[in-house]
Amino acid sequence: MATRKPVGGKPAARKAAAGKPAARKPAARKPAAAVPAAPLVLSEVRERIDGIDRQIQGLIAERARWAQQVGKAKGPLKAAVDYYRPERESQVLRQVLDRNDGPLSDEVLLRLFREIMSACLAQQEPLKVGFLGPEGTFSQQALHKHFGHSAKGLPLASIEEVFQEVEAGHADFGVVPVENSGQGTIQSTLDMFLTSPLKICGEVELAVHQHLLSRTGRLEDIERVYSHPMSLAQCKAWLRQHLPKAEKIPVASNAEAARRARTADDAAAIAGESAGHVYGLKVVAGPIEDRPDNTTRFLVLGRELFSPSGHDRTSLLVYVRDQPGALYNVLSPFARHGVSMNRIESRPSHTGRWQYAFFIDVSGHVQDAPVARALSELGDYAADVKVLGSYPVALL
Ligand SMILES: O=C(O)C(=O)C[C@]1(C(=O)O)C=C[C@@H](O)C=C1
Repeated sequence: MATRKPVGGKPAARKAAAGKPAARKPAARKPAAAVPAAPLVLSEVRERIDGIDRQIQGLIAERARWAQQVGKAKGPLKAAVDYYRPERESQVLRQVLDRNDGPLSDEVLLRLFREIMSACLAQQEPLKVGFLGPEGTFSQQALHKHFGHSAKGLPLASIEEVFQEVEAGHADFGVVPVENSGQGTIQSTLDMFLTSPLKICGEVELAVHQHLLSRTGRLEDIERVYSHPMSLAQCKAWLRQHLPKAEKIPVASNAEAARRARTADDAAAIAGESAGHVYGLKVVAGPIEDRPDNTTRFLVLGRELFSPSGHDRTSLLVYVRDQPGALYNVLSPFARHGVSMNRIESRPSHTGRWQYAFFIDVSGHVQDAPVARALSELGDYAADVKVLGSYPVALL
């Protein structure tokens, strides 16, 4: 059983939540005045662009030097991971979005500033981030969305291995899928938290667009379709309509599917377009997911809790006592302290037969007073409470 309520995802809601008007700022505030109304000759326009590029480059270099100063101000730290501050990154990016008056979209600006911060941080040493490999998976796309391309991605064979490598300190962080908007929770990911000491220190939401990829690029050649079971399920209606007779073969990841599709003309993979580039496959059709708003949520795993960003979510693992009203007692402290619950999911707790643990997501950080008060009351009712993490709510 799982229910989920998104918080602060939409730009309008985000701005309203930050106490700012949801509407865009008036046109008079736009830097449009700098662009002349009458068309200029091409060479003049390019001259302007060259001048702006010089300024941008100078400012990026200056920012990088200040980021080095921030690094020094943090004192002599051992590794790149010690310089990383997800809460600060989230604040920087929220300011970028709040300032955006166009013409570039929020997504584009977010990507550009994410890359600038990623490069600034990598001046110390690039972060090492484990992900469900091989190259070309949606997990790798989520990694790039969250950490930028200056982080060093470590492709790993399974979700378990991502946990292991972060626990062992071979990776600074890990990125694992946890739920899909249409297919629900990836229970094997949640179950890892029953025994893992790792903390959740971020979340990423990724729009997932599936493509049918093959060596020849021709639909009529295809007799077998490889993909991760989740991706096969996301494209069920499309496959029923276009490839009703083809064999559907579940494999460990979409990129693994692409790797197999490379070996025969009658095989195809369902995967992201980037997997097609990595494995040299042609796009037969796409996007082919049944729901156009298909989105996967990923968790960022680390070894420590970070400070509040001001727009956070807390994930808890709560073991209830086997007694009447137990779940009611566990949930009521959140209601009493005005903490909204975004998600609740029960899983066998592995502590005894018919014993359940509840994965609960609430708005706010454990250091925020209402969450801290609710947690201290919760301790009186629950058999055990584990804080899995308090982390910035995903941006876009
Ligand atoms: O503000 C900091 O703490 C920095 O280290 C600077 C900076 C940035 O480039 O803005 C870089 C890396 C951190 O993860 C957060 C922010």
